[in-house]
Amino acid sequence: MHTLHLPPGVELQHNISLVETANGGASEQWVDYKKVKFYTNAFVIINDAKVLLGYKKRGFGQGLWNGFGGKVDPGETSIQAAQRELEEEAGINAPLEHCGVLFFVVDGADAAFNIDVYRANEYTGTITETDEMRPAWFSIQKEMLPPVNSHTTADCSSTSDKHAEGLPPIPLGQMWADDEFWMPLMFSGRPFVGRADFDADSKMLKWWFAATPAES
Ligand SMILES: CNc1ncnc2c1ncn2[C@@H]1O[C@H](COP(=O)(O)OP(=O)(O)OP(=O)(O)O)[C@@H](O)[C@H]1O
Repeated sequence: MHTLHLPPGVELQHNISLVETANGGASEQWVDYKKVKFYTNAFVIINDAKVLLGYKKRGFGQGLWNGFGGKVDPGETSIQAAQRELEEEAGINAPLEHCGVLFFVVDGADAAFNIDVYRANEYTGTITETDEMRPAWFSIQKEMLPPVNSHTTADCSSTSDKHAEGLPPIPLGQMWADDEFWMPLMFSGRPFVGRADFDADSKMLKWWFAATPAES
């Protein structure tokens, strides 16, 4: 198997096999960065039918829907930070499992973002709005659950799942532009990595994503 060329900043913790799932953008070169800061982003996904997102009311990413997360504090592990942020921003606890790593460079930000992405299939506690985030459930539309491979058809049954009845679809138009590339990988349970570079107006300049091969 040929070796994938990983963008700068994307590092693999384990020697896993990966296939490229998307790449594009008008830029030839990845943007340089000087520092890296570590973040988390956590999603609760019920019955592969609905996902909990939060509307960011202030700070970085204001006005966008996203998972719950933030900076890993000194002395904390990534999973500890993910659990703390989920509790602080949504009021809940969940058995989070690591599912991917994203690397973002935003022109003008003082450091690149290295984001550990986590998911859980259940939670405890009461979902609570905070000063920072307004949580809400969204149904996972069938476009976000891609066919396993190009010659098979997606099973669309989950969109009619009772858990998702009456919920709006995931609001991709009010989310970071990278999300459409890796969220389907998260929903289908394929560990993923990727990088995306943005200009100061949050326009995506260049991107690359990869995941473990889909099971056929
Ligand atoms: C550029 N493309 C992107 N696409 C999707 N998600 C992105 C993202 N870039 C950042 N994120 C997430 O945005 C949150 C920021 O966290 P943020 O609120 O700034 O952190 P934290 O709460 O520690 O900050 P303060 O304590 O308020 O400074 C955090 O979940 C991080 O994973």
